[in-house]
Amino acid sequence: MMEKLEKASSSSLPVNLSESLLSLTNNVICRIAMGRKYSLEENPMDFGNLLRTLMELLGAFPVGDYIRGLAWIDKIRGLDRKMEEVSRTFMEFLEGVLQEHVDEGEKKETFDFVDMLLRIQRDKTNGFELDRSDIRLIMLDIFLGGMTTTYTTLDWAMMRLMRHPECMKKLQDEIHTYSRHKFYVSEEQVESMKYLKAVIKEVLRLHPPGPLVPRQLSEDVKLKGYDIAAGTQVLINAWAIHRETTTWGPDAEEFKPDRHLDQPLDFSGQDFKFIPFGSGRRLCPGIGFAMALIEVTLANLVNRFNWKVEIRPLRDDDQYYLAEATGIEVCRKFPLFVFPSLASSTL
Ligand code: HEM
Repeated sequence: MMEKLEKASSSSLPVNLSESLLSLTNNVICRIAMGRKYSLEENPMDFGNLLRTLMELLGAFPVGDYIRGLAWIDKIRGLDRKMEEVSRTFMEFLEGVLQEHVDEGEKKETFDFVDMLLRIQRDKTNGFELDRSDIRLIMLDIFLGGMTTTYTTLDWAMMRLMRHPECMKKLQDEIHTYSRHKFYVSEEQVESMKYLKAVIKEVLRLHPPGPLVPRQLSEDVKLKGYDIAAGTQVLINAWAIHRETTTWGPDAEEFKPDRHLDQPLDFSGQDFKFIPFGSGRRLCPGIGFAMALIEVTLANLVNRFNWKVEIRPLRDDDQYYLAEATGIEVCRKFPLFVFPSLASSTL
């Protein structure tokens, strides 16, 4: 990605940064979970689009799930058919990856997440049995849980920083202070970067990629005068909680990373005013991995380049840049087209 951006910096053409970020997270997740890249270019199916469609479908309101008699509405909307099509395409892809791992067997030099699942299946040492469809579903979980969330956070972060040049400058200054190597910022170096972490927290506050955290009540609850029966499905609205003025102040809607500098809020879901990774037993298991990837990627993008967004004179700027797509994850609606130029400190 960095090479592609460096090339672009010497031309006057804009780059689709959203596409590059999706490709990066796709490659990293594939390498970790499946042992190698299954790049967007190499894959015959349009992976980015397929993921987007799946996220939209998962976020759609299935009337029939709530009012059985109206399930025909979902059929007319084509919801069931579209869901079947997308799931089939995904499952065929994952089955192909699984078969590749089985065929390679002992010849394989690397050991990845799929190999680990196959070993559990073969050795039956964990006290439970995994069949092939369980493995496919776990792979899908990692894909859906890890890829678009991480990509979405990076995409919003770059957009917010470009729309707030004062924050971009402050972040660049911090990175230049800590990075010893001109061209590359390492995982070790980002550890000391407090402002970088504050920027990411602020992005996750305003744009939690999973804005609705679902739960099913295990017992009857009385909440603010309402009786809610055990078994009811409830959605915890992290998006609204993160913008609540009574807890975040009158400027809750504004992008102000500095608000996190003095607040020791972490991601473990213990403080219910900030829950981008959920909370409790189902807390996201990918926090450490996601944060490492986001911090290093963002630090390197901001260290190496100065950024300008493409000017769109005929549109209301904020409407364009802040527009959210519909779906179970809140990603940006329109791709981010940018002009990178090499930062003078890295020349
Ligand atoms: C910025 C990045 C990410 C965000 C904001 C995020 C957010 C979330 C949220 C809100 C949940 C639901 C938690 C709950 O119900 O309490 C979740 C679950 C999950 N996440 Fe993440 N996630 C991110 C990255 C990742 C990554 C990188 C992976 C794996 C590589 C991952 C894997 C999962 C899995 C497997 C679950 C389901 C856990 C369960 O149901 O027990 N996530 N994530």
